[in-house]
Amino acid sequence: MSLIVQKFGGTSVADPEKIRAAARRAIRAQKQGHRVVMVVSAMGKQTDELLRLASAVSDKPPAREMDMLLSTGEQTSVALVAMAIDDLGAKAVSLTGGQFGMKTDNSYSKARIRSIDTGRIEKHLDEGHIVVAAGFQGIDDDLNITTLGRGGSDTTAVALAAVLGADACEINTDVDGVYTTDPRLLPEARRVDVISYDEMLELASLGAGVMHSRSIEFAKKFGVPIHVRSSFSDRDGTMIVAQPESESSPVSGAALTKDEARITVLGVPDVPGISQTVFSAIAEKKVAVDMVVQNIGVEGKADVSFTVPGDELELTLSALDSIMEKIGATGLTHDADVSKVSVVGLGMASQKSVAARMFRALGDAGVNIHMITTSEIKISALVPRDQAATALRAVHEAFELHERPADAKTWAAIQADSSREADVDDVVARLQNDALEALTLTGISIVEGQARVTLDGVPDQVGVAADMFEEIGRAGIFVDMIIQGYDGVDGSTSVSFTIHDNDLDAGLKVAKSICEAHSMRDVRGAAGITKLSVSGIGLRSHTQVGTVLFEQLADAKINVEMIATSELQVNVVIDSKRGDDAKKCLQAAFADALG
Ligand SMILES: Nc1ncnc2c1ncn2[C@@H]1O[C@H](COP(=O)(O)OP(=O)(O)O)[C@@H](O)[C@H]1O
Ligand SMILES: N[C@@H](CC(=O)OP(=O)(O)O)C(=O)O
Repeated sequence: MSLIVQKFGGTSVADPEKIRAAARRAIRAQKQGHRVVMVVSAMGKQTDELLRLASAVSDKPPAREMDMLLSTGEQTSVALVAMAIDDLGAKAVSLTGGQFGMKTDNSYSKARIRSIDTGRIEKHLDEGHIVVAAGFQGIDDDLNITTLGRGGSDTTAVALAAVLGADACEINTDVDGVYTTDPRLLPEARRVDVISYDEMLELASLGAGVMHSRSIEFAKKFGVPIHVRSSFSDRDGTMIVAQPESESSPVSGAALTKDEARITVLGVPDVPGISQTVFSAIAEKKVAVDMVVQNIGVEGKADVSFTVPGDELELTLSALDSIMEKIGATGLTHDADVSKVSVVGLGMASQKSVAARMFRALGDAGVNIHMITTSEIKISALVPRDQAATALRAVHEAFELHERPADAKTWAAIQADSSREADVDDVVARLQNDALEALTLTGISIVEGQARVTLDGVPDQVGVAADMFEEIGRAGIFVDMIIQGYDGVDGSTSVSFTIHDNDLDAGLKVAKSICEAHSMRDVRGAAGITKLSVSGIGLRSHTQVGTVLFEQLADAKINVEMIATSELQVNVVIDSKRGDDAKKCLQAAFADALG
């Protein structure tokens, strides 16, 4: 008999009528012959309400008590859903995380799942019950209640689907699928039939609130297909699976993180380990750093720019205050009115000039780009916050995201094409692991034969990035990593990009002509650099990957020239002479996670 996990988010159980509708949907699935496990979130905005209550009582609520409090939201909703099912004439049992065997570590408010004991759920299913499981919560070894972090019910649902070997994991929500961008922000967004795990993982971590990024890490690791659909209609929604919808589209989605803040630490001594001190100080405050750009040093000094969530700017500045003198930095600037617009697509890894197309769209819309970071399947640009909506619309239009790609496939077509021979033994082995959410690395690799070109004194003006990368594209040069950050002189920026070693002369020639045309300060190039990549699943949420990587390289006195991070890879550019040393020391440091 098939088993289905149905998750209902807060918006889908916001009032008694919606609770009864969710109950009816589960009963219908049971009547169709499925064993049904529901995963339910707190009603409506209940979690926010509980957070407000806590802050009204205490300025610094203890983390343990906070989780005790927040978990009550889900305890209320599972009981109400089970009552509604009972009232509609079917059998149901509600279970808290602790009751259904959700074991986590003890990091309150962001606990990671260790194991799930399925015995009790299976017993209730065997008795003909619909099991109504509380999302977002678990217990640690000492039976303390923990929560998984905001939006964590998606992770509960996908984890349960994995350990129960469910045939389907439905995410029932207030939108009828995954769109090319948040349809609340852009009505012309298109609902996609299929999206790949990797694309959804990036989009979720870049602001697409429809799914919690950790749930996608889980789905990818255990091969759980997810069906995102509307709680209020029977129409099929979007399948999140291994394959993308289209093989040819460079970009499949766009996302906006509205409230970002940019910080630049100026005049940092360009020696191994200094950025590490900066980021450790911030990590101690539990602030997640994004869009890290370290300019290529001039006269032994570099500028380090990065973004943090807007509401964590003050905390970050206070963390930096304490280390400025120690690291010998000369100053600090920040901008609290910026937003990050990003495009994501598996196809961009193999196509030329995708970045130039994005920059041109922003330039034509009159949007100035302050910072740029790229990785294999995403490009992010930091823009003024008052232009965020214009920026999102411009990139959405430039990549024709409102139109279905000609080669777009439905889930049925993808299934028919692939043999779907899942490696069952492999999945079972991974599920027996006692740390379901543990870090999973898939490899550490180096790409040699790379070169870097850096332009200094790039004016912080509309259209400059587009002009630059279009010209480089016209010269037939394939650009891999691109970073742009502040260079500390007159508010101008510095842009670095990596290309193939063979293209260095041509790249420098184009860069010089761009430099002259735009009155930039300088062009520099370096041959003999290596890209070192650590690949895995969910590397941004496992923040220790970045920390360990930088610590190891600093200890080995290897200087990091460029950094690019994504959910799938942490990439650094280093001197080729140290490539093998770097690979070896990281292989040793990550031996456990590499399995
Ligand atoms: N790319 C996207 N596709 C669909 N919805 C998105 C996307 N990005 C953001 N969203 C937003 O996510 C919302 C659903 O998430 P959420 O409100 O957390 O639902 P739930 O309460 O069911 O967990 C949608 O209403 C939509 O505005
Ligand atoms: N109630 C929790 C967990 C959750 O996942 O909620 P939702 O499914 O409504 O996003 C929260 O608000 O964070």
